[in-house]
Amino acid sequence: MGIGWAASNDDGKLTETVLTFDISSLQVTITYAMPKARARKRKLPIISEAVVKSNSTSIAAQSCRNTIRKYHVLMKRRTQLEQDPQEHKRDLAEIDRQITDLGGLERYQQLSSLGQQEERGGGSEKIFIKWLKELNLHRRSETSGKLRLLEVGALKPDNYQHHSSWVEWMPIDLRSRHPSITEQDFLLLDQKEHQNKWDAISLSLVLNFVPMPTDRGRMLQLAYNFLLPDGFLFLALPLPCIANSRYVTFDHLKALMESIGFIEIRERWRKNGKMGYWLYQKKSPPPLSSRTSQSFAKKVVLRTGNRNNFVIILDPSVQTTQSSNPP
Ligand SMILES: C[S@@+](CC[C@H](N)C(=O)[O-])C[C@H]1O[C@@H](n2cnc3c(N)ncnc32)[C@H](O)[C@@H]1O
Repeated sequence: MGIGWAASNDDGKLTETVLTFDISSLQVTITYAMPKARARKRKLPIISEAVVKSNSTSIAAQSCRNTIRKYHVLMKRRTQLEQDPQEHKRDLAEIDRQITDLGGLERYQQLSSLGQQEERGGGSEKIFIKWLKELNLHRRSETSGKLRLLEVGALKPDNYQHHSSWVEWMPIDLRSRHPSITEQDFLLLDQKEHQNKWDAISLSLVLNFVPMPTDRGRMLQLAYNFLLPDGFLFLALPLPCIANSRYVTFDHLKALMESIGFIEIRERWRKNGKMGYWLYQKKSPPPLSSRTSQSFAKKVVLRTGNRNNFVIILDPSVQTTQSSNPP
């Protein structure tokens, strides 16, 4: 499975596609027929069964990526049209029809869960857990209790089951695939109830799913408010979102997160890789004056050329705070 990710312009038209896939997982075997000593026939490759199998795997993987990509584009367009639903009634109905034809969120989740298994040798929670262990969080004192983790965008209910002796997690998703997964939009969580509640929050392949750049920013700002002081935010994104965006670079992401109050403590990606992973810790937000001077509330072109349009825009109306009183 690969990661399909699409960028579109402000009208929702597809401008470019980032498709990363792992051909190393396809075992391509080409068997040549050994020519008989006397026969002077041309050597013709005999395509083995493995090749046929790998070709069909590759076609299936390509189709998965295309569906995920189309879904992202349609969702972005839908969110734009929803700004004025009366005006765009017919377009919205058409977009909804196309989303249904694709199989809706259910199909998207099925394809994503295949990705979780195959793409990364398991879910990204392995990396998150490894980092938490490096920070000795599995050896918390008895008085601190288990680490309280909010898993956003959970395709499976049991991602943290192996670590249940020290992790107590709540999986949520826009669409629940299991009774133990709470069907809940993270952006609509009760702010008072969740203020300073969680030791850790996971946003693995969720931020890139969110169609509107300001909602992506709000997601990070709310995650900050929902964490306890010194709490941890795990972020996983398709690498091109950061490595090849017109509006985001690695330094920009770091500075944007710092402007919220997050300090980057771990980072993992490799050149030409598919995924990027980051671990942040909640610290005091910088003074308001420095936050406004370094504005992340608008789109700024940072690189030109053949890039994608992934962008995160902070919402100035969301106040980030470390205190237990809601802003
Ligand atoms: C690509 S899947 C990622 C699943 C998994 N976390 C992983 O790393 O493979 C994205 C999931 O995030 C969910 N999601 C997106 N926005 C969300 C939101 N605002 N609140 C809760 N779940 C959300 C989607 O419904 C989808 O199931």
